[in-house]
Amino acid sequence: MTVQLAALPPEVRDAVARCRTRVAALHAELPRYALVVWTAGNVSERVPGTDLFVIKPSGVSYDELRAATMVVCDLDGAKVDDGTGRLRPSSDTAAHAYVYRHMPEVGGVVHTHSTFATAWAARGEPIPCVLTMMADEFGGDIPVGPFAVVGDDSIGRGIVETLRGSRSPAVLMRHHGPFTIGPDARSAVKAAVMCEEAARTVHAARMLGELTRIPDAAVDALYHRYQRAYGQPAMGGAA
Ligand SMILES: O=C(CO)[C@@H](O)[C@H](O)COP(=O)(O)O
Repeated sequence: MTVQLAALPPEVRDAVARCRTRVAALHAELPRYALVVWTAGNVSERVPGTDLFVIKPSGVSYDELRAATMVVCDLDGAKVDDGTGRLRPSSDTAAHAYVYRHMPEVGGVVHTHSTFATAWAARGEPIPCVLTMMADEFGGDIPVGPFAVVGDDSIGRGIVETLRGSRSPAVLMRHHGPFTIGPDARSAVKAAVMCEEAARTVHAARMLGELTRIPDAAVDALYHRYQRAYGQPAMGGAA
């Protein structure tokens, strides 16, 4: 039976509303950072404390996205009765749902076809960790996942099988493009931005000549520093 959003407890409805607002706003970052053309990208976020997530409606232009049009799905990827009428969720809903079911630590998923990361995906080649910003954000190379056709669990399975053993929050799905994950949607969007920047810069470097990876020990040191000390302490955290 289809879940009725209006029948859920008020605290759940409030959590869904806040998530819808965040996800709608984050979609503006995709064209802002030139990660998409037309509508070729999507963002989702798990609704904390529930078995629901919020995702972009398929094919809707980014400047038309509103919190009220964000589609609410269960963890099987089925749309709930969420008040969006006939709006269908993203083409990649099954992939996002699979990640949420199999990686409980993941709170946000993003998919784009950003040019340079997608070019590396077309070649099926991992982006080598030759930059300190890659060590910071990805903890090593950006891996390649298997070729899989949209529409069932195969893309999601490829994302999980590739990222489960990796520190990277980004995977280049072969012949398709990047998918990124994070503890929330904003972190996954950041990973998508940084993935495209790494893809572009490493491509330019490789045109200039041979590349050498940063030694593993230095990658570990850079990664742990960045993940623990970059930016400002969390609210209420130690200064
Ligand atoms: O890559 C694909 C389809 O293969 C999708 O990512 C679309 O490019 C965006 O689809 P919607 O999220 O608008 O359904």
